[in-house]
Amino acid sequence: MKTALTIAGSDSGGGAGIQADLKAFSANGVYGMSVITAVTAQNTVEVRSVQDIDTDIIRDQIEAVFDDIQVDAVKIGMLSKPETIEVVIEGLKKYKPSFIVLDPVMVSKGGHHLLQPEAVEKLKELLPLATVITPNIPEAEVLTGLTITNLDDMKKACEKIYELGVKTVLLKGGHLNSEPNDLFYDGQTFHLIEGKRFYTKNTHGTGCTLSAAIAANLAKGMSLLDAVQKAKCYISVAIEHSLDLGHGHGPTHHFYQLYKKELAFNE
Ligand SMILES: Nc1ncnc2c1ncn2[C@@H]1O[C@H](COP(=O)(O)OP(=O)(O)OP(=O)(O)O)[C@@H](O)[C@H]1O
Ligand SMILES: Cc1ncc(CO)c(N)n1
Repeated sequence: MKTALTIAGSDSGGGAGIQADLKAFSANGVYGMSVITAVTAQNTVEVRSVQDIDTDIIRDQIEAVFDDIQVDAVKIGMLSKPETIEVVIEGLKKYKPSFIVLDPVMVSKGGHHLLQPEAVEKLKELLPLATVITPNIPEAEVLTGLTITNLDDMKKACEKIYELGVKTVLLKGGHLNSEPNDLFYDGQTFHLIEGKRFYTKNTHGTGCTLSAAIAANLAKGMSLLDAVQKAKCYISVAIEHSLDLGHGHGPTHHFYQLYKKELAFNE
């Protein structure tokens, strides 16, 4: 069986972070493993508190996994602070996994900083190691200093992020008022990854789910563009059937059967 590893934060509410990633890995048919960088006390409404995990045990988790088990793809989510980013960079340089999907998680839907603002410069050092980076609009604005309000702006931001040394960029358009179309850029060609908006408040963990599904697809041997397109299909179904749990933004629904039907319909 193919495998994927998530290096990310834990969400006690189960909708984002490590929990979303492991659910998405399972639903997409790969064996999931985890390196926990931070524990958040979180639900569908808010992040109440965060405890960063000591860098020694982050390093130990990375080494315990890679020393023993084949890792076919890595997904990176919440990294919290510069020291955490540094230890993750060291681990990736040591074990050189074939595929790295970097979700540059910065702020939760409720406005809680999941990455210290002063860690953004350190995060940029991780970019050259990534196969693909998957920023949302606000994250791309932080990385580029640009204001992004339409497709033209998205193109400029992709080019600017590409110049930071990353191999490919998937800029998610979910935060714009238009259809949730994402833009994929490999340094030469733009591909519009089209979506249809579902009018639901239950969008907790959508970014985590998308990036984990991309990692799972890469682990299974898909080409990058195919992995992105199929993951977009997965997240669309997961949002369409998202769950009305809790009092805030409910989670996406990781239900393989629903996704399978949609994929078969599209092919
Ligand atoms: N209401 C929606 N209907 C359909 N697709 C959506 C909707 N909102 C977002 N998407 C899509 O979901 C994916 C995740 O994008 P989004 O911009 O929400 O990520 P994010 O902000 O990083 O999420 P989070 O921080 O909650 O994990 C993208 O492909 C985006 O286009
Ligand atoms: C742990 C964690 N990672 C990522 C996100 C972004 O959705 C979140 N809310 N919580």
